[in-house]
Amino acid sequence: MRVTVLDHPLVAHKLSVLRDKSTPSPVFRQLVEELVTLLAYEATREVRVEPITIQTPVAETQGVGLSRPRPLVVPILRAGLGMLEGMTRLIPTAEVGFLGMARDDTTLDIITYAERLPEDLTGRQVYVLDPMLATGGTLREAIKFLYRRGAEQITCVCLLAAPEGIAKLEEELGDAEANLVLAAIDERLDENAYIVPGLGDAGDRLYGVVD
Ligand SMILES: O=P(O)(O)OC[C@H]1O[C@H](OP(=O)(O)OP(=O)(O)O)[C@H](O)[C@@H]1O
Ligand SMILES: O=c1cc[nH]c(=O)[nH]1
Ligand SMILES: [Mg+2]
Repeated sequence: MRVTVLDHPLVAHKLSVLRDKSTPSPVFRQLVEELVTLLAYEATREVRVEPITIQTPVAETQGVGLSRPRPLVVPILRAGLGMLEGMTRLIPTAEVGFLGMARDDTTLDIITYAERLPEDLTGRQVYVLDPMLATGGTLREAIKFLYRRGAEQITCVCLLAAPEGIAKLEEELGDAEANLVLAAIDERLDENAYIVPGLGDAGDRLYGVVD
């Protein structure tokens, strides 16, 4: 797995405001979108393009267009949904599929409660959106699911990761090609498997607390 941490003062600044527990939901949502657009620029560095011929007002020239099949963006509900707008702002013609997954905060088991994706992902480049990579359980399940459907290259876009979660993904994914693009790698997980210092529960901060 190739891990890229975006080293940029604006990313660090926006992330600092996100971490602040006094930042209210509307500001939090706006900052997540802005951060994802910055991360998306790096995450799509290898998006497949093909040559096209275009006519400028002055002359004919060669350019590039996105190849088919188009890239597929997969936000992991709930919290990943807060990243969708920021990602599609950069690649508006991408297709979007959905995975609904929740971590049981006691057992840390992953429950997949919704799925709306093409049956066949053969040859597709897939961008998975989830702000938090904690134990890595959720992303591991999502990546395995997408590879089983035939995805060719998977890039995960996250805001924060714990070293424990990255290590788990690296160990369990073996040679499978996957990229991980992040705003920061934090210190560790706490006893409840929350990222430290982190930003709390991303889903709750975006959309409110659920029981
Ligand atoms: O790496 P892991 O240990 O699996 O934890 C990370 C997952 O936990 C959060 O989702 P959560 O289960 O809270 O669902 P939500 O987005 O609906 O709040 C987060 O958005 C990740 O999907
Ligand atoms: O710190 C964490 C860990 C899991 N899920 C979150 O939203 N935050
Ligand atoms: Mg949550």
